[in-house]
Amino acid sequence: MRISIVGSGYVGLVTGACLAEMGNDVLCVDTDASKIRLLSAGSIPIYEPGLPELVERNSAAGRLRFTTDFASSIAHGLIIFIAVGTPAAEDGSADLQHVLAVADKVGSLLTDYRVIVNKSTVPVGTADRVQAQIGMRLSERGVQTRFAVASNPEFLKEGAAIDDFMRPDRVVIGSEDDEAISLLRSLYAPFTRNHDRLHVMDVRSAELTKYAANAMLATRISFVNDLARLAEKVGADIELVRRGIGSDRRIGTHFLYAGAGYGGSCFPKDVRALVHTGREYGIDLEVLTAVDRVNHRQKRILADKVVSRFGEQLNGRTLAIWGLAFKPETDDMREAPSLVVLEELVKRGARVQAYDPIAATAAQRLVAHLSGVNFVSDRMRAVEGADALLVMTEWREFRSPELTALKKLLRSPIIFDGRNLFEPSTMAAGGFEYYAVGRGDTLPERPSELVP
Ligand SMILES: NC(=O)C1=CN([C@@H]2O[C@H](COP(=O)(O)OP(=O)(O)OC[C@H]3O[C@@H](n4cnc5c(N)ncnc54)[C@H](O)[C@@H]3O)[C@@H](O)[C@H]2O)C=CC1
Ligand SMILES: O=C(O)[C@H]1O[C@H](OP(=O)(O)OP(=O)(O)OC[C@H]2O[C@@H](n3ccc(=O)[nH]c3=O)[C@H](O)[C@@H]2O)[C@H](O)[C@@H](O)[C@@H]1O
Repeated sequence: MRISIVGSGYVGLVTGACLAEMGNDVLCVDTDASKIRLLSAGSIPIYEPGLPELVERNSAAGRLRFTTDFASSIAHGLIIFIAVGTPAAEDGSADLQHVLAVADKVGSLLTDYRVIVNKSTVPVGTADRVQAQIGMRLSERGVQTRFAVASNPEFLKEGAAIDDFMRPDRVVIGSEDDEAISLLRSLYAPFTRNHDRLHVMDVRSAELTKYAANAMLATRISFVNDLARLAEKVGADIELVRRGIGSDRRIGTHFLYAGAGYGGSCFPKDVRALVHTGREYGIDLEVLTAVDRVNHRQKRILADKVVSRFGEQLNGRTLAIWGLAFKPETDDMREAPSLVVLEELVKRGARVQAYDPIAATAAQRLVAHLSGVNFVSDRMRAVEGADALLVMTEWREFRSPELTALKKLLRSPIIFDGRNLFEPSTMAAGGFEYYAVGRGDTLPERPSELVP
């Protein structure tokens, strides 16, 4: 099938590459000319495991092409996906300017039947607005053609995006147009051979399903982070509690990891956008308001622990940070908890030695205004002469540290772990002071190793 994808970011590019892999003829369009130049030259502007191979293979086969020419992309695809950004506006609502700009262009160029499918995360009612915008432009031009607007929210996770797209838990299609539903069913058939995985519903339910999924996942994280605070106070271990409740099949083990708060381009903005939609309709979404508030506080947790250990003033202290990306296997720094911690440490006078295997360049741009942050290219160089190590992202290479080498390089053997990667008893035996999330403080087995 001929497919056009508008927006070649994380979602558009993965969607385009995966659809091309299944034999479709895909044309991706983006307003960012430098991005399109890179992609056309075979480079991938983002870090996403498996994506370069997929793009290379399908580009070589001629099934995946890139352009800045909007008119040719409208002419090309029988199905036109919208996958542009919907960032948070000042008031927390989703900023729909890019989505509506695409609708406007589609309406200015459409000549015959097309299915316009919105994949961006958008508030309930957006498909109606897209439909109206296209209709208005068509009537201004005096063009009479049928078209359908459908919703097909995306549920992929960064870092596992190809697998999520290729083997989705479900595909949601929101449409009341039989032809559009039938086209989308056949497009997704290779991905959902078990058709129970394809949920066809009305457009508004599909739009809300996307927010509901992200809100539910974010709720689990804030719930466990809130309990982690209590666990510390009452002398319980949140890791044991997590396993204890996760083994109940009604609860499950996924997305219950306590940590330094959730970041990324979606949970924070989507929770706030849903709360905003609630307000527009006079509904106070109290649980989600609290989810956002808890996460806000949680992002500071490691900085707070550093302050209670070393005091308010961190002048003369050097702190090492392992991991800057909002999660492993991505270069995405959007709303990363590490940004909050960096800001707080530098404000208090600390020097920081930061390491991330992939996201350092993106991070460097975002903290260029902070003085005293030194990015290093090796995790062991980051800890050299540092007063403590802070773990912000659970990259695999951090999981089995050489404790003896670490202890030698650190000025004092102190670890603040924002992802609960290590066993407190191992840390104590290794002579470390170890501060995790929701696990109580762990002191070295030999008291003489306590650092003033
Ligand atoms: N990043 C993720 O993991 C997921 C994101 N989403 C949603 O998908 C949407 C896109 O997100 P990302 O791919 O992360 O965004 P992104 O920011 O990585 O990419 C968006 C792309 O759209 C392009 N663009 C903007 N206006 C355009 C226009 N008028 N015409 C053509 N191209 C235009 C931008 O230049 C950019 O390349 C958002 O609504 C997001 O909430 C949904 C699921 C997962
Ligand atoms: O709409 C979106 O953009 C996407 O948002 C999330 O995907 P993503 O943001 O890529 O990453 P996640 O793996 O969900 O992690 C989000 C944040 O939650 C944190 N997290 C996750 C799980 C957990 O148990 N604890 C926890 O703190 C992670 O560290 C990370 O900061 C959802 O998982 C996807 O289904 C959705 O499509």
